[in-house]
Amino acid sequence: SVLSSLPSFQSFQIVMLGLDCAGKTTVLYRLQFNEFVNTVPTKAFNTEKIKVTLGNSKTVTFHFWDEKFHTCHCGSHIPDCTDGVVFLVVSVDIERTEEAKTELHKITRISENQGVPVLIVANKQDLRNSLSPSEIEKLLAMAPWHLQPTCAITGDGLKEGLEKLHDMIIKRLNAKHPFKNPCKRQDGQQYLMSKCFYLP
Ligand SMILES: Nc1nc2c(ncn2[C@@H]2O[C@H](COP(=O)(O)OP(=O)(O)OP(=O)(O)O)[C@@H](O)[C@H]2O)c(=O)[nH]1
Ligand SMILES: [Mg+2]
Repeated sequence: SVLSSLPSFQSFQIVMLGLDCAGKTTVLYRLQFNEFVNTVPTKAFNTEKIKVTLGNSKTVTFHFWDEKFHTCHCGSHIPDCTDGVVFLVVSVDIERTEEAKTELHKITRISENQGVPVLIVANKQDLRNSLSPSEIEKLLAMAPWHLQPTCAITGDGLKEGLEKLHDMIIKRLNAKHPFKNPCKRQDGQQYLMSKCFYLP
């Protein structure tokens, strides 16, 4: 159909956050190259536009921003044109879970204010002593948000997580009138056009 030829218009700005060593850059390059890429700690940020085919064979472009984690960043603000946030935690890092929880709660408070959906990713599920998703959910006390278990090395769980985030983004955009809330992003024209065609 005409509509099914349009998904290439759909592009979403995704900010990836999480403590250092959570696996943000590994996720980014796993998605981009469909293979494991060995990373070094990020100095400033990485950004990539990546086409992802979701479960219903719809191809969606995610423009990821993988930023060096700054505590101050989380206390302030998520860029206005952010469509979704991916927050990574390490599934084994009990000592750092408290720190991750504090940052995650700051982020979700801000994102709730801005109405931006958050996907929580429990990464490194391949490690022998990793906690189960429900144990991590309990530790993080993040009831309303979806928690996705993943392994960025193999890519397990990443597509499922993005599918869930995509659903949340579409729900939010469809709740808004596209022309009442124009977005001031650089590709604003395309964004407004794409908003007319968001499918449930
Ligand atoms: N076992 C295992 N290791 C992982 C996984 N994901 C990432 N790693 C490893 O964790 C280390 C840190 O990964 P990065 O992707 O660089 O982490 P980051 O969140 O980008 O870290 P910063 O750039 O410092 O903020 C690397 O050695 C990765 O290979 C995973 O799912 N399982
Ligand atoms: Mg990194």
